[in-house]
Amino acid sequence: MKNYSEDASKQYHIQVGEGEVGRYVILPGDPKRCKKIAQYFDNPVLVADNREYVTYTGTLDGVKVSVTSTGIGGPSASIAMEELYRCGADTFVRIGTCGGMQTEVKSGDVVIATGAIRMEGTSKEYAPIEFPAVADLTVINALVEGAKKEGCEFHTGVVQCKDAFYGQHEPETKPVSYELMNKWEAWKRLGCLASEMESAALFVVASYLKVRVGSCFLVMANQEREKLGLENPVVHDTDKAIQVAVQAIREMIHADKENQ
Ligand SMILES: O=P(O)(O)O[C@H]1O[C@H](CO)[C@@H](O)[C@H]1O
Ligand SMILES: O=c1cc[nH]c(=O)[nH]1
Repeated sequence: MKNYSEDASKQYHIQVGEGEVGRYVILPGDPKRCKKIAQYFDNPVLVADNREYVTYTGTLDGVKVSVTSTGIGGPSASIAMEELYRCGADTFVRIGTCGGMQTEVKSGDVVIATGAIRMEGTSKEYAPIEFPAVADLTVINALVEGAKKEGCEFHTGVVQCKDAFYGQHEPETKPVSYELMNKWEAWKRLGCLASEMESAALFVVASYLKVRVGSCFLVMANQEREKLGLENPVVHDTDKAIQVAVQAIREMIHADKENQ
């Protein structure tokens, strides 16, 4: 494929070259979360900082690992995954924020996605809509193990992905409110745990690339609890979810060594 990068040894958007990332990569949405995550690595080095893509590489238990931000939404997340794959990555853990949908999914809890509803555009350019967006079982299990070790309140299940943040939060103001509100009600009745924006695209792109991916999220708040007048503080501290993601990477490093 043609490389649009001025420096042909680097991927166009992430500005990372082959071998500059580990096979294990943590994927936050927010570029500012990268430094925080890199602090859990040994000897972290800033590899690149281009557009929404910030990359650090270091080691965990002696194995090369990286963190690259994806920015918001499926389009930029799919670019990050494709380009990181070309640099040598094959195992991805997204760590993000989400909004709870079931009343038991409370602010401060962690959600681990087993699958994602494809109410976004990017995944449709990779696979017909009948194809499910599912996380890799090894990554899911590592995240569950990580959440148990970190002692956090966590939930596993389906999350919903969309492209419009304000379509989730103010659906009644949108010209297509009839569709947004009716679908949201269906997702709720189907037990969907939370809403975020990148997992569906990442899960489908990972199926296409034949790489492993999973996601975990901090629940920032829950609009359904708000509607019912239940306690619903807004929390911003992503540390616990980051620790779950880092621990999951460690679990996979050890399991992969044993399985070699
Ligand atoms: O906190 P991050 O990882 O960005 O994830 C969530 O936050 C953003 C919306 O505020 C979207 O990217 C959504 O998926
Ligand atoms: O409610 C929320 C919180 C974070 N990210 C989302 O997409 N929705």
